[in-house]
Amino acid sequence: MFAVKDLSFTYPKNNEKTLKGISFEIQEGEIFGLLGPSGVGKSTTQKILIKLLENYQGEVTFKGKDLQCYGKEFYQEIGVGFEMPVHFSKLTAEENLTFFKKLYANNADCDELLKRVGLYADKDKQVGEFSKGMKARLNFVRALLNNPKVLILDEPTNGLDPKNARIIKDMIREFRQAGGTVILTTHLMNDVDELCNRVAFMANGVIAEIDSPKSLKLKHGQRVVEVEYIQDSAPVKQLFDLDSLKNNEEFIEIVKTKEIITIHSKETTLDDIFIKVTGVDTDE
Ligand SMILES: Nc1ncnc2c1ncn2[C@@H]1O[C@H](COP(=O)(O)OP(=O)(O)OP(=O)(O)O)[C@@H](O)[C@H]1O
Repeated sequence: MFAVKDLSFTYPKNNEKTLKGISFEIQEGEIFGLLGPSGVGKSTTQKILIKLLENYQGEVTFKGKDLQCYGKEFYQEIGVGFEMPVHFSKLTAEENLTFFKKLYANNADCDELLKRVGLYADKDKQVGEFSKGMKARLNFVRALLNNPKVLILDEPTNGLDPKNARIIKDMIREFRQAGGTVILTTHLMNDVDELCNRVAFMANGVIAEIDSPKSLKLKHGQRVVEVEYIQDSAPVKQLFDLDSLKNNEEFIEIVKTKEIITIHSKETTLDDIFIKVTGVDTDE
């Protein structure tokens, strides 16, 4: 869908490049996570992909054609949900959606979407009276207004309680199942684990790692099993190599004869990988 090659970008007032030659491809029908520490250039990359920032170096193509060749028709296929929702606060939710709908040739069923995200009963309320989470849900509905083929989402579950976050994540998954492509930026590695087919970790203006979450976990994880058991009335922990487990006499003997407290394969998490490849903690 998108192919990005050697993309570099410097903001006019900055001396240093924000993007220092990044390359990646986003396949049709995948949920692609663009991850990395705050300020690394994720939103900048998204803004280039949606033609909000020009004057970049390198090549960006959409469906095989240079992005710069596209005019306004490009936006008919793209749904964008920025992190900071921009709505008309004096207008109601429905009036906001009606306004934005007029920009597009193709329209989704707004009532259905409002019902799905739990905002139908509030559709006649002024958006200025909405909570942060309600604005985030309305923002997501807005991204789907034109029945897009590509969704570009920046922190779509930010400010949402677990129930509403679940609804949005289900809708993102359903969008993909219906053939849509999603480019997702988030700091929530659990969301990434649940949703993304592939992820790119950005660090210092370049892409440090790009692969499926599963492959990254295998690559960065320890292939070991930790067994915790009772030995002489006290708990003991022991590590065993996962790949040779079935022939490991000592492991088999422990499982057969000891009281086992826990057994865990010591897979790494995306949080661990984030810290390892970007050098920054996800909480920072
Ligand atoms: N309009 C701008 N003018 C100058 N510098 C900018 C501008 N917008 C962003 N930057 C700088 O570019 C860098 C990358 O910003 P960007 O918003 O792309 O980061 P990000 O990875 O999306 O961060 P976050 O996770 O906090 O949203 C930062 O150093 C930021 O200060």
